[in-house]
Amino acid sequence: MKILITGGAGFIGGNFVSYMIDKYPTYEIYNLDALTYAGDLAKHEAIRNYKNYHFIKENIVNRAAIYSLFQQERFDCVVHFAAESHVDRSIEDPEVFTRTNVLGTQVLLDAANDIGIKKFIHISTDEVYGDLELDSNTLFTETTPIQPSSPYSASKASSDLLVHSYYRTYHLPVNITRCSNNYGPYQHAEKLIPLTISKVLNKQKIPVYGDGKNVRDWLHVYDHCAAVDLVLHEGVNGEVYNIGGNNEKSNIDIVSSIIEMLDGSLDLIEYVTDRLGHDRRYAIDSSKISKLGWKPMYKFNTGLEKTIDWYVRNQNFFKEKVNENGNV
Ligand SMILES: Cc1cn([C@H]2C[C@H](O)[C@@H](COP(=O)(O)OP(=O)(O)O[C@H]3O[C@H](C)C(=O)[C@H](O)[C@H]3O)O2)c(=O)[nH]c1=O
Repeated sequence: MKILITGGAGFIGGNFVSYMIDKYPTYEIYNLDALTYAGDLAKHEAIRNYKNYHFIKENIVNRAAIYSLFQQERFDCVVHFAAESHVDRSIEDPEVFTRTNVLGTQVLLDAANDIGIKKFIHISTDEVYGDLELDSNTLFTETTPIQPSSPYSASKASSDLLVHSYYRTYHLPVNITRCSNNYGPYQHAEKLIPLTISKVLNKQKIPVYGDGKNVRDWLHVYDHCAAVDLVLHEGVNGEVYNIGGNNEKSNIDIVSSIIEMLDGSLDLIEYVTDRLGHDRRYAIDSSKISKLGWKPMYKFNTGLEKTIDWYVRNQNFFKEKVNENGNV
């Protein structure tokens, strides 16, 4: 089996590359990544010389290069993680989000369609559904209407629609997965959990947007990898699968827990101006993928403790990503 993993130098894609190399020594794994600010190959130092691991530095928007790669390698499957992923950046500079997330996805779909593949998995996000009321019991299901709030989530929703259209029009064997907020090793310091850990370790103020009561559903990245693996092997073509941790937490609770676990001071918390268009609550119903046999293995407290421990032991990871003032 020859699998192309796009965005394999990023956080989730990178963990997925390691997971696949570990679990399937007979598969040929191709990691394609543009190595933007969010990409980092240090995480694959241990597998760099494996015979079944191949790295290609390329941008998915480069149609000629992507076509020639597909012609040459004739992949069986594509697992597409490559994306601009940070909501705050999309508010500052939306264009690259449309270019990478929408046009880049289209290039991959065209190239995959051109050679004919067994599976194309598009890794998407629960943010395409918009947000929920804080005090409701409602969850996002796969049939919840798409109603993205940010330029980032709009670009992901657009690419989801494109992927679905290639299934309907060309019968490309696709799946779309929509995950909730991931946490775990190798996440970029711009995201809430590593950002908070880095700030506490350096005794710097932690910016909490708005009233801090926004809720996210936290999913350990290893649980996410297992879910994508399952969809790769068992997913029914054309279907969308939600993947959530069943772990709703407010931002202020997350920040306070991290401070407590690191013996820091609550005085580090600084409420700052809210994110524009800030989604209030995400909560996801994962019962469809549960029926395929998946459930999250990580209990949040244990997962968070292990994650903090990893960042404490790997503070070098922050070095190139955070300046001396603690800013990304
Ligand atoms: C960086 C930062 C964030 N926040 C708040 C904003 C959010 O309510 C929450 C998490 O923010 P973060 O930017 O880490 O993640 P989301 O905006 O929820 O989006 C993430 O999870 C989804 C599923 C994806 O699809 C995105 O790609 C991924 O970035 O903490 C703060 O209060 N302060 C901060 O400094």
